[in-house]
Amino acid sequence: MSSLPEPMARAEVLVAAAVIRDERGRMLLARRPEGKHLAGLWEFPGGKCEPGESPHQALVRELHEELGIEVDHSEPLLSLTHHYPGKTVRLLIRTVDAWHGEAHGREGQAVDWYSLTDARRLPMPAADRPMLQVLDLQPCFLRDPGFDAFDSGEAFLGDWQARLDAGQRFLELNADRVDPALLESVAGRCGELARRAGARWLLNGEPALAERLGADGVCLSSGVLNSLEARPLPHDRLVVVAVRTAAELEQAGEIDADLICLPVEAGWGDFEARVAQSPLPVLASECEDLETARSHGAFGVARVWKAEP
Ligand SMILES: Nc1nc2c([nH]c(=O)n2[C@@H]2O[C@H](COP(=O)(O)OP(=O)(O)OP(=O)(O)O)[C@@H](O)[C@H]2O)c(=O)[nH]1
Ligand SMILES: [Mg+2]
Repeated sequence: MSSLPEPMARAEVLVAAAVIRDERGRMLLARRPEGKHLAGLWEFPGGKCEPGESPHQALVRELHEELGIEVDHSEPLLSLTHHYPGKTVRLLIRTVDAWHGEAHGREGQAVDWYSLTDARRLPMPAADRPMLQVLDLQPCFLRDPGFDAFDSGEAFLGDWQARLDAGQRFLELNADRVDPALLESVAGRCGELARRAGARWLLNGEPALAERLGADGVCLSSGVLNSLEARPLPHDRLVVVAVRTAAELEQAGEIDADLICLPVEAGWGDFEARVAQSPLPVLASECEDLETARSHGAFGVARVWKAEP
């Protein structure tokens, strides 16, 4: 059952913005003109949805007005809600994967193409930072059912490799109920296999242990989350938090986490309303349907993998 309150009655600006990539994977960013909110910062092009406009329609209009390009197709990528002093912005980020025309700053603003690495060094609106953390992640996070689902460490490693062979690039290793010595040896080899495949793996456990085992980040339960006052790992690692309540969503934002796992407990309508309160991109837990999850505001999906017999 949902323990989230109704969305806050505060005025919220609905903004559609675009991730547009060139053939090298660089993203088109624009510098906000003088005199506007957050002037001088680099942003994803877009703007406010007008009454009655869908996010796609708003993007078509905004990118024509701001960049002189015609959008032929866009689809949802992620959404998040950021509270600026005196202003709440709900960002609906869409991937624009078909467009024509020559992009240029029609309002006199600078526009340029940036790799994700370079974009992370640019001054950008605070709302955009969590987004930059996740844009290079595979949007399907595979969570570990726990060692007790496997006969041995070797059986677990065999399954881990099979997932990598199948193209999985974002995985979790669960430290729960695992003998520390076994965990140490298995985690070392999991990390090695993941590195070779170019995959990222997180430890579900204590942040300090994740760091010591060389994980690419940590996945926190709400119990660990509640004991934290600040982000437990530097920004070159990932901090994913599994939450259920509105208070936990807020706490995840306060410790400056990167990504939320949120269950689809009471249908997609309820899920979407919860995502609308999230300051961070969200993964729909226990879900395999990426397209549906994205159409309800999620960035991706997370599910527990089933041990091969
Ligand atoms: N387009 C865009 N807006 C963003 C981003 N991040 C972010 O916080 N915002 C905020 O979302 C709001 C978007 O409004 P906007 O100024 O682009 O709206 P607009 O194009 O319709 O301009 P206008 O109101 O002058 O007509 C601003 O408050 C802006 O600061 C982003 O990456 N792209
Ligand atoms: Mg704009």
